[in-house]
Amino acid sequence: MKSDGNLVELARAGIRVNTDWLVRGVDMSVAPGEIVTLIGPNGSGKSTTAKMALGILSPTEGTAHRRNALTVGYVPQKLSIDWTLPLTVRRFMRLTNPLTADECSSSLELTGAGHLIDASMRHLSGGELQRVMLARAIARRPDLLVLDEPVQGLDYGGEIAIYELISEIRRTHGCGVLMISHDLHVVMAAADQVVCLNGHVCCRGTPSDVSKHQSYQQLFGARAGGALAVYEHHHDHVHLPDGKVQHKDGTTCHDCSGEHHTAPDQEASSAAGSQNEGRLTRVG
Ligand SMILES: Nc1ncnc2c1ncn2[C@@H]1O[C@H](COP(=O)(O)OP(=O)(O)OP(=O)(O)O)[C@@H](O)[C@H]1O
Repeated sequence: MKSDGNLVELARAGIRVNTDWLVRGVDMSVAPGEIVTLIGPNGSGKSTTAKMALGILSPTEGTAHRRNALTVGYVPQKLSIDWTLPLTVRRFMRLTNPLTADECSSSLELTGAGHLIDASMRHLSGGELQRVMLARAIARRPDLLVLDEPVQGLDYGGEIAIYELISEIRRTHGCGVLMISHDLHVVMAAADQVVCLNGHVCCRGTPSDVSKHQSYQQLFGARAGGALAVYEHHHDHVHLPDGKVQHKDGTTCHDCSGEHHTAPDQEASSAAGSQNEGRLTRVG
């Protein structure tokens, strides 16, 4: 099967258990530096598709091809941890990963969780846990990052912060990202491609294309309508080391979050800790 430089490629891939097809006929690929998002309702086959991409499940029909010597970072939907046991973030990072102290702390720093290194896993908030899990997945510099519901349990601001972080990791590491969600609000965050599943591929394309697609609108009904906002990532300003903000036009401000120089028709987000600006654009 051809790979065309893709990290992973599924072709007409499907999984059958006994007589039931869990998902069928999936064509999908992730290239280096690309973010592909799988969306669909509960039970539509998103995790099953991701597991075929990861090689955890072999397709019953069709093919799943991964690039030779591909390294993968995986954040599963559920952690199988005994939460009654005391476990620090530092130990969790190294449980199945032979990480150096540097690898451990630098990846936690990158996800904004450096200060949590000695915290107890069971006391982390939802957003902190997601940042620690992301740090663990990126610690070995994977070629492909697979994230199953990376924003589960987070509030709206927390979702945007995590999506922005994922965009930043893709930009700095150049890895491909396969992301799964059944959330519709900012799920298309920075995705290059969206694949909409419901036991098969209903529709696919750029976030804007998919949000206008008839199958997508039928699948998600009223939720797919005007309330949908596609999160777009822009690099409009830079936070200088002295705390000033330098805008795209070169002007600098003292006390500004970077939001007030955006076009008036754009709604600026306030994702915490970001070097860049994200904004929400209504579509459809
Ligand atoms: N090993 C299995 N044996 C039988 N059925 C399975 C198995 N694994 C998954 N399924 C079924 O396959 C379907 C797809 O499951 P999958 O976990 O891929 O869905 P999903 O889109 O990720 O759902 P969710 O959004 O709820 O996480 C579901 O109906 C599920 O019950």
